[in-house]
Amino acid sequence: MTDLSRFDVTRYAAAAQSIIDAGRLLYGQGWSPATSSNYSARIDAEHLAITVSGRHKGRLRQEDVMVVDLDGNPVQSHCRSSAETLLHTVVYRQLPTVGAVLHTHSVKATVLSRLIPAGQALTLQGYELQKAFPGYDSHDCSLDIPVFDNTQEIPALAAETEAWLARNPGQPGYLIRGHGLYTWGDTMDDCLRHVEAFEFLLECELEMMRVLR
Ligand SMILES: CSC[C@@H](O)[C@@H](O)C(=O)COP(=O)(O)O
Ligand SMILES: [Zn+2]
Repeated sequence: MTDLSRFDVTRYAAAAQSIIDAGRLLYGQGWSPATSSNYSARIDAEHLAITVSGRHKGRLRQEDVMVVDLDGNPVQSHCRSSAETLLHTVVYRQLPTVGAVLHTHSVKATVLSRLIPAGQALTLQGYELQKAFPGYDSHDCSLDIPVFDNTQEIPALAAETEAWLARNPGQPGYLIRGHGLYTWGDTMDDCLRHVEAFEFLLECELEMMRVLR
């Protein structure tokens, strides 16, 4: 357990509250069922608040949100942070303006990610709502959302996503096959908007597949 660094307790409390509120909203939408999903919010340049592993995301309390450093080491906590902590820390390390990362397990993200052939991305194009993502200012923009194969080897997946992010720093998120969505934003509100936009766009894609089948 790292206890070398100090963080501002007031900033931790604000970050934890934003995570608690996000969990209530995302669970309420059915996008974080059972104990799935994990959420984080930046405290400062070296620390983030992140959900403790295995907690119910619709009923989070402050003790369900702990602090880790940007290598994923716990800071002043004996709890185990999310099993997927490294998938969060790579985003904060690669993108210094990011203030929040959300991982959800919706039915649409789970099903659609299984329908995309291996090695292919989900290409979003022609949707007005793509403009919910920063840098995408027209429905004509093409947004390639990668689908990484699911694995229980999180360090390997973290390395894969880190390499992809280094090549694609403007991308708003990615899917993990049969698993769910990761997305991020400069603030928790931005990040929640991205989850909502993804859910809408994934539903459109599934509907298009149904109609065109
Ligand atoms: C309840 S199964 C889902 C987990 O395996 C995992 O994918 C997940 O999203 C939550 O893991 P957690 O360790 O609670 O952050
Ligand atoms: Zn998960």
